Amino acid sequence: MNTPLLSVEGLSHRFDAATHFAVRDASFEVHAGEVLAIVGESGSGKSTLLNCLAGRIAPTAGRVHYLAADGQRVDVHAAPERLRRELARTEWGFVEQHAHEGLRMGVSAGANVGERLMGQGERHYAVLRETAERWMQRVELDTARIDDLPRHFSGGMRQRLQIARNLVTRPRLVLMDEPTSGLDVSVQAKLLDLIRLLVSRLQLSVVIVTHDLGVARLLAQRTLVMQQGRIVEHGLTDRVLDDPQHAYTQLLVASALT
Ligand SMILES: Nc1ncnc2c1ncn2[C@@H]1O[C@H](COP(=O)(O)OP(=O)(O)OP(=O)(O)O)[C@@H](O)[C@H]1O
Repeated sequence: MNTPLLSVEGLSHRFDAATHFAVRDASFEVHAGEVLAIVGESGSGKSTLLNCLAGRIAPTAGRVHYLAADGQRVDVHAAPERLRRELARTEWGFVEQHAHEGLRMGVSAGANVGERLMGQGERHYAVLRETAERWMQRVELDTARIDDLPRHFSGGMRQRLQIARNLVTRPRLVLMDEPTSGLDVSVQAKLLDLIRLLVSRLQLSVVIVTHDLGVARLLAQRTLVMQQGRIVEHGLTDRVLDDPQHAYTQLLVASALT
């Protein structure tokens, strides 16, 4: 098989002063064009693991390697901060659970989308605006609102804008932390459809954290189940959800059914 886009080896993290590990000995790979879901109940370590993958949290132990577009295999946590920032600006996307954390609330919708392009060196105002409009259309936002501030948008609209801001630079790897939770059920369903469409059209590689098994079922080829910081089960999503082997996964599946 090809070299994985992301490989995680023996990753553990314990927060300062915490008595237990938030993530313990996680090892897995993500291949190009693949969607991997990380599921588990609240506090199982999903977000900590995702933040370690993004280089935002330095793990207590273990390594994360990323295969960059230029073929370089980057040790994410040993790499200089400058390189991590550059990757975050160009090759990676991060969709936050709360859109206001992933957007700049004080600048217009169009500027939010254009900013990442500017980070890649695009300076031409007409190109920035036209690209922002195209991406607003793509995520089904009304382009007439291009000059509005995101704080005047609904939760679902903000999340669409955050997705446009992330995808405009065509990242190779997108990390998503519960992108649909906290939204109304009907808004969630439409947003999930949009994410599914974009992931398949753009052939994105995605790691998505969710406590909702339905989200994993809809989007992910493979699913990894976490309990108390450990990966207790890992496999093809249909197999994990239809024929769970670990008692904790069986419990999660049974409670989702009720
Ligand atoms: N900044 C922090 N400082 C100390 N402990 C933390 C910190 N962030 C998370 N934790 C602890 O680490 C463990 C894992 O938390 P984490 O947020 O990764 O879980 P999660 O599965 O993403 O939960 P949720 O779905 O509620 O976000 C929990 O015990 C949590 O209390």
